[in-house]
Amino acid sequence: MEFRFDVRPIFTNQIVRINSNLLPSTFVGDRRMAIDMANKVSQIINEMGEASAKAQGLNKPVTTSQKLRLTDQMVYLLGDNDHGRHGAVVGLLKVGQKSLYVFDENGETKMVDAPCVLDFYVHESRQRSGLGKTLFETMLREENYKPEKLAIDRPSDKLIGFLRKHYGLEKTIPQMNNFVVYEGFFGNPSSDPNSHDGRMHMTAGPNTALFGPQFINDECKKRASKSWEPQNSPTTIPLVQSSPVGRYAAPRPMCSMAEIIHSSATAAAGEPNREL
Ligand SMILES: CC(=O)SCCNC(=O)CCNC(=O)[C@H](O)C(C)(C)COP(=O)(O)OP(=O)(O)OC[C@H]1O[C@@H](n2cnc3c(N)ncnc32)[C@H](O)[C@@H]1OP(=O)(O)O
Repeated sequence: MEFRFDVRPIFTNQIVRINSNLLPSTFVGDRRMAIDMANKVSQIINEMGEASAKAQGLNKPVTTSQKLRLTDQMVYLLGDNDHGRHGAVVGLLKVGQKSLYVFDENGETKMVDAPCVLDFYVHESRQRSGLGKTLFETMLREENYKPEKLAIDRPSDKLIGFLRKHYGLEKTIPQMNNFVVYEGFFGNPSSDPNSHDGRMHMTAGPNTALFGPQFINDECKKRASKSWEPQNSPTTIPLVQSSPVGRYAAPRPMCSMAEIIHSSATAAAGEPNREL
């Protein structure tokens, strides 16, 4: 894509990384130069964002300079300084961290802070010539991301093919949202005993509605701290059980009316131990 102005000063490297200040991370210059450069980068991002949306059949762009200003996301731009008199911009890739609720391989809900691929576009005249791979590889290196750890926001068929071809990503873990995650997304759980691993106890019951989901590890820790309680005691019923049929099979909280009607001793047999 060509612009009225010369894009070559922006592309001191073939690929430049832009953050919310709309300046390439390699930028050196005074205030006036910074304002001029940010204006040009802003136009590039807006036009490339428009082109990307059009290529994906979206009503409005996912990437605009205005949105980038308000986030800590990163845009990678790929330039071609040998094109014409002013050079050209041929690719855009936007990534960033997002907090997502995702299902793991067992259908358990997890809250994760995941690196996400949010927008990706190579100009039509340059697709399928390896430029997308060059752009993606640079992003992985700069951000220190692993392909299988990325969540992909509504990938197009072309991007699905791209990820399969270059990174062998094929098997997805079904999700309820627009994000696609691949096998390998959930690596080894954290070895830090104080950190929760993101697994949530979510049910349709009132406890979740009132207090929100709870981290499973937090419950496990609470139980572990009751050292006087034998771990294999028949009355020790785990608050959270991993169930073969997923989160809907999680134990429901005891109804207080049921507690009044029935003695608490008998109720405990089939319900979670809420004393914990
Ligand atoms: C989260 C999101 O951003 S989803 C939206 C992704 N973006 C789009 O769909 C916009 C239109 N597509 C594009 O801009 C580009 O095709 C990209 C960014 C997906 C890939 O960039 P490219 O420069 O074409 O990638 P690169 O040349 O490195 O790799 C080519 C591979 O990508 C896939 N691919 C690229 N173009 C196509 C296409 N037209 N049809 C099918 N697969 C394609 C194929 O796997 C291809 O390998 P192949 O040619 O051996 O079949």
